[in-house]
Amino acid sequence: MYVVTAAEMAEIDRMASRDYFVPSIVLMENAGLRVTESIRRYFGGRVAGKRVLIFAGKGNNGGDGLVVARHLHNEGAEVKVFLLARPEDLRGDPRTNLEIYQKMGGKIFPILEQSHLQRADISLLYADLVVDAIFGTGFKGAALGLTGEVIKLINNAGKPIVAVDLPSGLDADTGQVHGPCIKATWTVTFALPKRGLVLEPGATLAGELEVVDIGIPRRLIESRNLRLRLLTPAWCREQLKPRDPSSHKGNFGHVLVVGGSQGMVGAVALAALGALRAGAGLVTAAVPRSLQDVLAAKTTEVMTRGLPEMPGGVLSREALPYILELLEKCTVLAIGPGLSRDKTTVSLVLELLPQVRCPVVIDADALNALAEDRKYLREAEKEAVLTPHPGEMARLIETTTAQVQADRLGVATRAAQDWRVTVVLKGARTIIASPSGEAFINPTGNPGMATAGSGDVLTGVVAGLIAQGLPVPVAAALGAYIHGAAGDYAARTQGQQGLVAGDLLNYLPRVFRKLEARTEKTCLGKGLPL
Ligand SMILES: NC(=O)C1=CN([C@@H]2O[C@H](COP(=O)(O)OP(=O)(O)OC[C@H]3O[C@@H](n4cnc5c(N)ncnc54)[C@H](O)[C@@H]3O)[C@@H](O)[C@H]2O)[C@@H](O)CC1
Ligand SMILES: Nc1ncnc2c1ncn2[C@@H]1O[C@H](COP(=O)(O)OP(=O)(O)O)[C@@H](O)[C@H]1O
Ligand SMILES: [K+]
Repeated sequence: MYVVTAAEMAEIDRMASRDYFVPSIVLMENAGLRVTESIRRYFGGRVAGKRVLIFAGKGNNGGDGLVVARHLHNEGAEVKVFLLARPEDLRGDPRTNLEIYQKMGGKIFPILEQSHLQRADISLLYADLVVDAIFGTGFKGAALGLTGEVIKLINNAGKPIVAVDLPSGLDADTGQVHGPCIKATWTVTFALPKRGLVLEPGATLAGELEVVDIGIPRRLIESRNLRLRLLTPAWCREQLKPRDPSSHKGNFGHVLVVGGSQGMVGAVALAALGALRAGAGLVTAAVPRSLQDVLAAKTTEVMTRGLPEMPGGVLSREALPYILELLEKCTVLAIGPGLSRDKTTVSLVLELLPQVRCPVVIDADALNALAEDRKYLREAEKEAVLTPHPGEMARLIETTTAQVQADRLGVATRAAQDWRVTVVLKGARTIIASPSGEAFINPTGNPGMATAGSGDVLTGVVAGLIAQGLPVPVAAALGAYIHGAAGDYAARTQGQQGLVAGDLLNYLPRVFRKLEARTEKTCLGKGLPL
């Protein structure tokens, strides 16, 4: 499902009218009808007698709200429209809908000064539902003054809120807020999700996200060459091919995991088992020799190799020829989990990577090694996936974690194109950016996954999917979705607090089964319908 900026959406709206002759008031009517349908479902099919407050701004978002007011009023709901503008300030489609609504006897209450807030506050006490139609994609900056007061009043009323297109006060392009913002119970957004609805904190402020069709021609949307998509179960299902009955494990690839150091064996075990749980045919884990037995004891199905090490149990430069020899039999390399940032290991990584001929997943301390010398990133021809969390990303591009988090999409897409790699920028709403300029936003996952080792599992899952022949960017996106969905499944079953990385391994098979079950249900923002 494509995700758009406010400008892209406005251009699509404009072209719908200009090039496809769809009158804008028809789009507005469809938008208002879809919101009305959603509200009717919310009330179990009947709106008669329900007390609904509609807060309308002066633009087209407010226009949508007036369409909703008209239909609810017509169906016997008790509707009050609080208009944050003077009627004479409304123009065009919103003005038309205001006049129709008033002609039908609909009630309008202006909110133009502080004293008007009183009536709104009292009405909120008795309301069954609030409709937020103050701002949509035309919003800029921060809601100050009276508007900000109204948004806070609505949020503090403790009533269910449905946001029209976007929660008012949200930046449609970044998902950031710079002032008061509606915290919606659910959001009905038109045609395509806006970026701000699928990036935090916007994704949380939007509540449950419903994307509705308002009659924008599909051919118009497809002609726009949009580059950003929200991962959905439907897309994931398309990437997973059923297994040929005559398959053998060689068909599903061989992953080599290189990592580990004294005290950090578990990371390698999690990555190796993650690759197996993702369906790889064979997995070999290569660790400093003194750790090999421990690892073998922890991972029955994983083949293990001991490598030359330094005192203290970190890989030495002598490990290089052994790794290159192992790679001759492998489909994909995953390097980094538990490696340590020892300078010997750093130089091993920097010497090894340019010689790797197969796809490679670079995580954790291997990323930290690249932060010491970006030559490989800048120059080497490679098929690589980098899986940094925001801190590792900040080190790689020599900035701060806060700056990475302020523009996750921009940071990931620029890095992917500069380095010609796939970048998986982890965190809430992981971004997957490919060298081609395409990018995905992953809606699955939860804070329960902010626990040691969950990134190691992701490394393994991505490598396991590459081993089975998926294109590198597809394996990275699919892996992120499935990994997060396993986390969601685990959190639903046993809560977030007690979730540990090993739990993800147990839930991965159930996520694959759900996807294979082909139950056609697209669930936005909350991952798989588990
Ligand atoms: N054909 C179309 O263009 C359609 C547009 N639709 C609706 O139209 C919305 C976009 O409408 P508009 O572009 O008119 O703008 P909005 O209705 O989102 O915003 C209303 C007005 O608020 C003002 N404003 C912006 N930032 C402000 C701030 N910080 N403080 C105070 N005032 C501020 C602006 O002057 C803006 O015109 C969409 O979100 C959607 O709800 C839908 O009806 C679908 C059809
Ligand atoms: N708040 C969150 N919401 C969703 N996913 C999260 C959240 N916090 C962490 N995660 C996921 O958990 C994993 C954490 O990875 P990482 O930070 O590398 O952990 P580690 O390095 O301990 O393995 C990533 O896949 C990340 O997307
Ligand atoms: K709104």
